[in-house]
Amino acid sequence: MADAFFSLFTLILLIPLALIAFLYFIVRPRPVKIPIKNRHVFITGGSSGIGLALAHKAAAEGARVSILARSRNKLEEARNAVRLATGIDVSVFAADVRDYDAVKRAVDEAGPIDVLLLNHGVFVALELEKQELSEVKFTLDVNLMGSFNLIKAALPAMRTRKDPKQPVSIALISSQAGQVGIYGYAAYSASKFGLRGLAEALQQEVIADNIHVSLIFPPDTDTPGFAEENKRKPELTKIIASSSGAMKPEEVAQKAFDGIKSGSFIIPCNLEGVALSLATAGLSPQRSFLMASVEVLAAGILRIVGLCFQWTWYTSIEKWHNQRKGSQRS
Ligand SMILES: NC(=O)C1=CN([C@@H]2O[C@H](COP(=O)(O)OP(=O)(O)OC[C@H]3O[C@@H](n4cnc5c(N)ncnc54)[C@H](OP(=O)(O)O)[C@@H]3O)[C@@H](O)[C@H]2O)C=CC1
Ligand SMILES: CCCCCCCCCCCCCCCC(=O)[C@@H](N)CO
Repeated sequence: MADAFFSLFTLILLIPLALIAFLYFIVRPRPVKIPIKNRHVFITGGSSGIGLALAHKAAAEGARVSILARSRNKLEEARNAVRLATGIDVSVFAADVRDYDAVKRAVDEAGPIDVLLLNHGVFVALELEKQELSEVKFTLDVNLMGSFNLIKAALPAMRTRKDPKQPVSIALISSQAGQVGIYGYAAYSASKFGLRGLAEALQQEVIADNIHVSLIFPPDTDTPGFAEENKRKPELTKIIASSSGAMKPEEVAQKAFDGIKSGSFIIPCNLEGVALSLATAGLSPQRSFLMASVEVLAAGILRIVGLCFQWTWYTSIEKWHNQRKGSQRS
């Protein structure tokens, strides 16, 4: 009897240990550390919100910083704000990410990039039936095609950089709406899910050149863009998105740089984001054997948690429709 208990106990202990050991040997790509200090960090959408917070953080950490956005005024304001806070001058580039030639000129002028931070993005929360196709196309053009434009423009010089031993990074700001489709975000979610396909494929193509790809998944974040979005956001989008807490742009920037520096492929920003990333681990690369172990051990339970979230979301949707029908009758 005691023997049986003993062997059961060792089995329960041995199986996870064997799993962890196994994952330690197989996780690819291998862990990497990417320094920021004295390196060139190029941030798109760096004149506002999360991008501006990233610029502040990068400057404070001793990087050389370039920011790109459309409005020259906002860029100048951002430059002044960063100078005031850190004493460091960022270079500014006025270009629309949809215009490849303009992007290419900016990137060439800025010089070889060590950390390419693709943060630019547009978002309008609206039911697809109420949204014009031109707005759908605009969302995909800016968020997805804009990212392709930047990567195509910057990658050649990143590949042929002076010191190939120094790892470099391409980091993309997605959204938690790029991990799960959310009511009102048909176009936006499509654009952000698209970034994940791009990132997974690209990582395989550039790993041999010591280039490392990261995807950051923020929840609702208190930015000028978010304030604008809230003016006409569907009630249900607000309800469903509130399943995850809201963050300050500075907190998102901190999480983003922590993740980029440790070479993480998937970078969640809050606790709900960690759960969401575990639940949607899929076939993304995972460099950390510990995180890989958690992903494997938590998979079943997190599928249940995910289904519970879907249950509450569909219940809210049903209630909302019933209320509307009720108010229409009276
Ligand atoms: N705020 C939030 O709740 C969340 C945001 N995100 C993502 O984070 C990123 C930043 O969002 P946030 O800080 O809120 O946005 P903001 O609207 O506050 O800032 C957007 C930035 O992108 C620039 N930009 C927009 N369109 C273009 C374009 N066509 N070409 C070049 N630059 C452009 C803007 O400058 P200009 O207009 O002058 O071009 C601005 O610098 C986005 O990718 C967004 O999807 C993800 C999750 C949550
Ligand atoms: C299995 C565990 C699940 C854990 C909880 C899941 C919570 C999901 C909430 C999704 C929120 C989406 C916010 C989008 C923010 C955004 O991008 C816009 N503000 C536009 O910028």
